[in-house]
Amino acid sequence: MTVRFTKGHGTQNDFVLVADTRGDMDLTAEQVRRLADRRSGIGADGVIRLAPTAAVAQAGEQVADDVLAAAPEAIWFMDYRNGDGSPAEMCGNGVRVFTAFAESLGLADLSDGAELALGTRGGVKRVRREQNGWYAVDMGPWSLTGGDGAAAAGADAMVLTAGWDAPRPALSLDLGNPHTVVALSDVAELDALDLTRAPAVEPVPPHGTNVELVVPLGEEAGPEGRPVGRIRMRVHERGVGETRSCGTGACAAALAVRTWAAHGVDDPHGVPSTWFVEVPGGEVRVRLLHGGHVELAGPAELVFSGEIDL
Ligand SMILES: N[C@@H](CCC[C@H](N)C(=O)O)C(=O)O
Repeated sequence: MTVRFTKGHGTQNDFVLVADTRGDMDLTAEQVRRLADRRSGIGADGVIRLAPTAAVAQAGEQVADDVLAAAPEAIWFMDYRNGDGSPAEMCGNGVRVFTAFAESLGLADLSDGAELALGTRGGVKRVRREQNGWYAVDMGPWSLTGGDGAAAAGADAMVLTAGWDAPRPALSLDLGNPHTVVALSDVAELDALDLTRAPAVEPVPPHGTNVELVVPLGEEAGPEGRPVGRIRMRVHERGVGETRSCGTGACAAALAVRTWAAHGVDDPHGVPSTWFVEVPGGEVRVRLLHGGHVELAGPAELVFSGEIDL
């Protein structure tokens, strides 16, 4: 089977994108691994198939039915697979790159402030383009997996990574996909971390987890004098390994740091609702929206296209 692909990335979280506009391409886990292989394939953290939401529903994915019931305009679906072939519910950087890909194919038009609604296994996502060319995604609702009790305690899990003497407390969050966030106190320690192996998480998350290691860098004055937070993050992604960025991970990291910062503060309004997240591959912005939603904004680049024989 010859497959036409485009390579793209969002802050160097890189993807192979395949347009399956008829919805009849059955990409196996083995084929995904071949596409993503950095030595014998194209090389990527993940593979994104763009397919009609109706075709994904017809193939038996109930979530695609739910997407169409909630948003009939979400006619395109992001079928996201990690580099190891496993499907994931959501990919924040992937949604932005998917949108740039859909525009390049003439399947979406975000000019004049129009937005694209697309289906994902994590539900409907809405994307608009900002004046600086960044894409802003309404990522929908998020939650602390351990509930308010975890927020009050500041942790609901323990993480042990290479080089540490003892496990450290962490907060688990659900961004459609699972995340576990650990705070470190300085950038030198973050830079020196060995993430070649997955950190161990206790209790073991039933569906695995992405692990974010984060250092709060302080606050700056933002628009209208509101504080804007800044953090730096490295991530070990479920189904991939260390990546140079993770959009859902950036949201989880910002939301965890915000939860810790708001704890025990008399006026939580003084705690930033907007955060810049520095990752090895660049920078993204995370913002709390009304209604318990979170927004992710950042760049998306398409790099080259070609054909590969699978
Ligand atoms: N890089 C993505 C997340 C991709 C999925 C993740 N590895 C998982 O298995 O949940 C992002 O930008 O959010």
